[in-house]
Amino acid sequence: MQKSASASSLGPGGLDLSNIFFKPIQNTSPPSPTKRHTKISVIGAGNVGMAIAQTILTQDLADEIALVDAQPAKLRGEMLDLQHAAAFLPRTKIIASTDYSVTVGSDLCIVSAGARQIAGESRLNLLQRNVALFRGIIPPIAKYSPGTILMIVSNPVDVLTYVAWKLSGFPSNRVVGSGTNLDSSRFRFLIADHLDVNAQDVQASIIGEHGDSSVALWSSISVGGVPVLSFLDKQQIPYEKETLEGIHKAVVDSAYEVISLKGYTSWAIGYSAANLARSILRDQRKIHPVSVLAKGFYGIDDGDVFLSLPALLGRGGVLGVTNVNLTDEEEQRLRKSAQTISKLQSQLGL
Ligand SMILES: NC(=O)C1=CN([C@@H]2O[C@H](COP(=O)(O)OP(=O)(O)OC[C@H]3O[C@@H](n4cnc5c(N)ncnc54)[C@H](O)[C@@H]3O)[C@@H](O)[C@H]2O)C=CC1
Ligand SMILES: CC(=O)C(=O)O
Repeated sequence: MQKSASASSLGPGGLDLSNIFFKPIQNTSPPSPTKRHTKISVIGAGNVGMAIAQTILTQDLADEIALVDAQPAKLRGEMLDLQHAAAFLPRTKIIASTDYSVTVGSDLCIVSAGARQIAGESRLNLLQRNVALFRGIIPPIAKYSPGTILMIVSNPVDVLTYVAWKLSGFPSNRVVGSGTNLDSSRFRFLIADHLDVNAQDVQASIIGEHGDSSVALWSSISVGGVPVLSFLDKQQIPYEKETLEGIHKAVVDSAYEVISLKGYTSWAIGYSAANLARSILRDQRKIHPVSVLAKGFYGIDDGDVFLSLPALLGRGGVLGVTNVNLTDEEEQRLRKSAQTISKLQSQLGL
């Protein structure tokens, strides 16, 4: 199924046309060693994996995209469908196989394979099924791309990021979960909608579990650089804590609502994962709420728990965790979220 480089230059009937259409220039120097070839692999060509792949393609983030899935026919169909958009996209080699050798030499491997929730089901309910799949997914990725950065998207994303870290043997800076980067976008959208401003001007984060115990950082929200809660206090504008709780609840309920309406979520996570891929591969050193090894930060001491904290991302993966001022209540909620995840992790025996 993999489209090899030579096959791509063969015309109809297997005729090699490359030297007929183009007379090669003699004595060319080899490409500059500073120009890197960027390869991203996406494991799981379902709703989420394909939304991620297509966003990466349209944003010109990779020279090569490798897709892996357990269903060969669906996988080939998805590969061909994307390849057929070549005339409208930046030039990117798209290959696909059920065999992990197709991922060899990846800079970034994004894992979105596995079971997804049905309406009303929690993310944590997927754990046993997806841990079993990860045992067959993570070791071959690590074998073929020992220097890659692993980005986990499959749910429950925090615990599966821990599982991927354990199964890969990679240092923790090279294993990251998409975490609450998506929840934070939903949060920013709802606040922006409330204030009728652009969501990109709303600085707001959700941290902790990507799921029901997530923590909204109200104390550090700003809009266009103006800290919102202290602005309201200074102006003596009253606000109800319930209103704030209501917005956070709407974020938590977002995925359940979309799943009950269309069966799955895909577009927002596609953009979220591509946004993280850009920060990592282009060494943007941007801060994202993503799932990282949280031990030692914000008083979290629940073993090797992974959950979302504001992390600095660059070409080396997770470069650091930002020290945001949390209120006592926010810190308490974060620790509770850590305990929820830690309890699940400890049952895995990894
Ligand atoms: N972290 C986040 O923010 C989000 C996570 N998700 C999660 O992403 C995952 C995928 O969701 P969808 O794409 O909607 O599901 P889907 O059912 O459309 O796709 C899953 C794909 O995984 C493939 N697969 C299953 N086992 C495999 C294996 N061993 N090796 C390779 N491929 C395998 C299936 O063939 C299928 O194509 C779910 O766990 C879902 O909960 C979904 C949305 C957001
Ligand atoms: C499904 C999921 O995790 C989400 O859309 O947030």
